[in-house]
Amino acid sequence: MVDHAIRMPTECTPYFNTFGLRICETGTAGRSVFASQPIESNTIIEISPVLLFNPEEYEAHGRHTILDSYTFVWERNTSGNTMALALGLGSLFNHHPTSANVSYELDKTTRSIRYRTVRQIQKGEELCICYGVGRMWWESPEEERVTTPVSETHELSLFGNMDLDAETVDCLRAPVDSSYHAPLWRVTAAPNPKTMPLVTTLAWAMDVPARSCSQVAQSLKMMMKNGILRSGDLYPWYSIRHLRGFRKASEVQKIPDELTDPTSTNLSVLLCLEKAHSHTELASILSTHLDTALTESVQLYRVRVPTGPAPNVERLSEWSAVWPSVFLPPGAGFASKSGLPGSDAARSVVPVDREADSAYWRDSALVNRVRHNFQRCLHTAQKARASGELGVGVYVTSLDENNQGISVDAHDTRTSEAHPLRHAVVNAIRHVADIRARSRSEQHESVNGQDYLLTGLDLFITHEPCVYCCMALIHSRVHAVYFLYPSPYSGGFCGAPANGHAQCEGSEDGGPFSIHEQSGLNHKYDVWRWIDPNAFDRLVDPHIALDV
Ligand SMILES: C[S@@+](CC[C@H](N)C(=O)[O-])C[C@H]1O[C@@H](n2cnc3c(N)ncnc32)[C@H](O)[C@@H]1O
Repeated sequence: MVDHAIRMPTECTPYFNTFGLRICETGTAGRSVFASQPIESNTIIEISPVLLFNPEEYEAHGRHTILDSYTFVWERNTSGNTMALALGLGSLFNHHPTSANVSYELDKTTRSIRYRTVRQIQKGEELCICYGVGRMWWESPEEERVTTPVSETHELSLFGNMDLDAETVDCLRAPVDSSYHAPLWRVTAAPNPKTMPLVTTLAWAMDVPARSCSQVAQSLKMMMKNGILRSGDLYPWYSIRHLRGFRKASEVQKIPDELTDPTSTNLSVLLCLEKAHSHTELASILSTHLDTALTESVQLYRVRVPTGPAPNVERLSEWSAVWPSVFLPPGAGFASKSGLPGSDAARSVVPVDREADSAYWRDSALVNRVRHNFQRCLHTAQKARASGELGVGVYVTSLDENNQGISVDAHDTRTSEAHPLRHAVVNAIRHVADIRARSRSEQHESVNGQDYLLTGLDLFITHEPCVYCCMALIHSRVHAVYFLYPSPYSGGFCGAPANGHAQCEGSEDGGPFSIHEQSGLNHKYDVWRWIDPNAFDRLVDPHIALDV
């Protein structure tokens, strides 16, 4: 996998391009395109003319050559597909499955393909497009992601390798609606149902005659209920509740030889995940607790199954191709009974809906209010910096019309107060608390939890807050947080480096902390990042270490 390397490699092929794009060796993924200077978001950086191959010509020749790694479907026809090869830089963009920073549009009238940045690009960054979802042809099958449109089409030898057809490719995380780019991006670790990779694991199964399947199901259910068979409710570790119990044995591929027995009339019954019991353990459990008269023989084998539920109904068939699955909306029967937090794939968070988010930010009045509030934070930060403080500014209000009389500016005062905890966010919370405490004592109101510090209020800040401040915001019950600059090594939303990279760079999703949406804490809030901070005057240093 290619990460967005920020340092441009030294071994580069000369290439002349208005935006200073370079073709350089990556070391692991062949050559790729790199930016030798910063590039604005939404910039067309390359228009590549394409060379077209008719279906017969491609079938007979092209697909048997190296071209097959460079061509993509240009037009689908019932008789076969017209394939295209991008000239110019087009064929040198590498693939990034989750956070491509370049999108593309096919222009059939001019027989060309346009490449456009989907976010601000830094000097030295690798520019990647997304070839499609799922395992790519150069990735080994051992990698856990399995059969998806791209690998399927490749394996079935129907199309060439890169399937850039706009209808099938949808794995860019940034908004790709070419007519509208929402300026705000929800920072979340919630899976994107459209692009979430299908992850699989191994499970134990055995064949039973179709006539005894209901009795076998009853017996297995009892074993699970009595804790003899580790399965069912132990979510997410051993749960197979998102999977159907039976499949026609003739459709089952037994691991490791992946053989099927197309003549079998039996059913294959799913027993438990492979990690739940060893072969010996499971064989002993079944021979003790299962009426062996129900089965011809207890012969266990492994099958591949999806590790978690399908993210939406549309993708259920993809999941069911691996093992018949059910679709359960988040929270429907998937909560952990033990109360222990689930793994990422298993978290019962509502999957992010990027289209709905984008539609929300089409309201220009709302965007202008956000812009105005950021401007205010920047001026506060600038003033703070001029007086010798850290240049971090905060503004607390409410984005909807009712700001409850709260309009509070605050900045960092760690320097002047010689106090390590006087962060801008904490100072803002203190100011709001003072105002609310005063108004309560004037009105003799009681506090019942409905009016708790920042309840119903939004906090705007120049820099992504640190972990300490993100926690303070949970405690204060803030409604939403908006920030301009990510804090790659100290932020509490997405700034903690994962695999050596700050997750928030380039408006990617929440990183390992994602403090605002941790299950188990008593409050969650929305976090929005303004995608292109260059839309504002740079009044402060965007790179400040904010941690304590
Ligand atoms: C369209 S070409 C891209 C340019 C290519 N890297 C080169 O040096 O000519 C597609 C090929 O690049 C490689 N490639 C692209 N993205 C990759 C990735 N994320 N990881 C590894 N290899 C990748 C694969 O070998 C693939 O067949």
